[in-house]
Amino acid sequence: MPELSSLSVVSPVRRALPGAPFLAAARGERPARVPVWFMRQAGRSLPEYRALREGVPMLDACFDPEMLAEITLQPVRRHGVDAAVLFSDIVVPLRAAGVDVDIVPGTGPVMGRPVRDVAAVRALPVLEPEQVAKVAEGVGLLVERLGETPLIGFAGAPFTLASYLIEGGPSRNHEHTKALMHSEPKLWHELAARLADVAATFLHAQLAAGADAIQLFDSWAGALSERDYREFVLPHSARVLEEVAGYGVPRIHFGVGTGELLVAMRDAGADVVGVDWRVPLDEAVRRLGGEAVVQGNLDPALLHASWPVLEAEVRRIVEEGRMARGHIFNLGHGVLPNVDPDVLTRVVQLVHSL
Ligand SMILES: Cc1c2[nH]c(c1CCC(=O)O)Cc1[nH]c(c(CCC(=O)O)c1C)Cc1[nH]c(c(CCC(=O)O)c1C)Cc1[nH]c(c(C)c1CCC(=O)O)C2
Repeated sequence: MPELSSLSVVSPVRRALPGAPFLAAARGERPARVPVWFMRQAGRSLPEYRALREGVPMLDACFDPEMLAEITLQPVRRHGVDAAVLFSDIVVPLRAAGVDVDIVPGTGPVMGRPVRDVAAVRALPVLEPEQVAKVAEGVGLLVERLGETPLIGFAGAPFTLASYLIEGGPSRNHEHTKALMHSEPKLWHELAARLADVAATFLHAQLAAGADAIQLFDSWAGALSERDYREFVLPHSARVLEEVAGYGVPRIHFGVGTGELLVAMRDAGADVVGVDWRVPLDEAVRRLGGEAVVQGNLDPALLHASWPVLEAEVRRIVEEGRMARGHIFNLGHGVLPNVDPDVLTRVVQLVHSL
């Protein structure tokens, strides 16, 4: 196992991007306009994505530098968003390490077999940096092609990754995960620590190749109580965020249903806290003590509402975001596959006009 400390911070010739509103807002400055990007902006909402992916399995696309670069660029060209997010997936580093996982369209990650005992945990392979070299190569292509648009790299956080491994696939209640967490805490912490290593190694690869920011997705953390989050999850997510602090780039930490966890997720080491649609941004800022940089938080479902309804929501969110030290406009979760992409473009134009 490569000692994570051996993955020393390799500061590449990172693009300066002095005028990038996304980076300015992430640093808590007030750029001339509110920056906007969308989680899952690349994907099935775009006809050009569907055309390019025709007949190409998802995970094959994630290890093809030219393809992952092109898919990442598609929403930037189409919508004029203020940041690109690497087209990848949270299970990419697991697949790269040799874990038997696939992505089933319309379902998500499915494991060959669940990980529920000490033998399975200890059989998990270590991720070697060279196993994600193709992803790093894609990042390199993007850094050349993105011009002034920052690139956000990402990884899945230990809890969300652990849930897929332990449950064997997507789960509504994470019952096996929570049962193991509480019944076998030593085994839980061993698994979570291994997954923190995987996430950190994956982020190192993206940052060393030139990514300008990162987002740690703990999408399913909202299933936890604050007590359980702080005891079983925070230390491992904190280690991931600490591991990449040396690059000096903004670190965004996001989960769904995390209204009760916002302070804890910030305490894990986030520079920017992602907020889902359930907590108004001004209330999130209050809970975070008033001096926070926040990202969000339009309800993705409202992209299907009439324009007057959607326009009013966007205006409300931008207004609430003015209470924060910095605000990056986003959805409160990812773009849904059957959204009209022209609506996303119109939202970008509206946010930029406010
Ligand atoms: C929980 C999670 C996963 N993967 C990810 C998360 C955290 C983000 C979130 O919470 O939405 C990370 C992820 N995965 C993907 C993105 C988009 C990146 C980008 O916009 O460039 C992101 C940010 C590509 C993808 N990852 C996946 C798709 C759909 C696969 C396809 O296009 O056929 C995409 C575009 C597959 C996937 N992968 C996962 C799920 C639940 C699914 C099913 C999604 C669905 O089918 O609606 C696991």
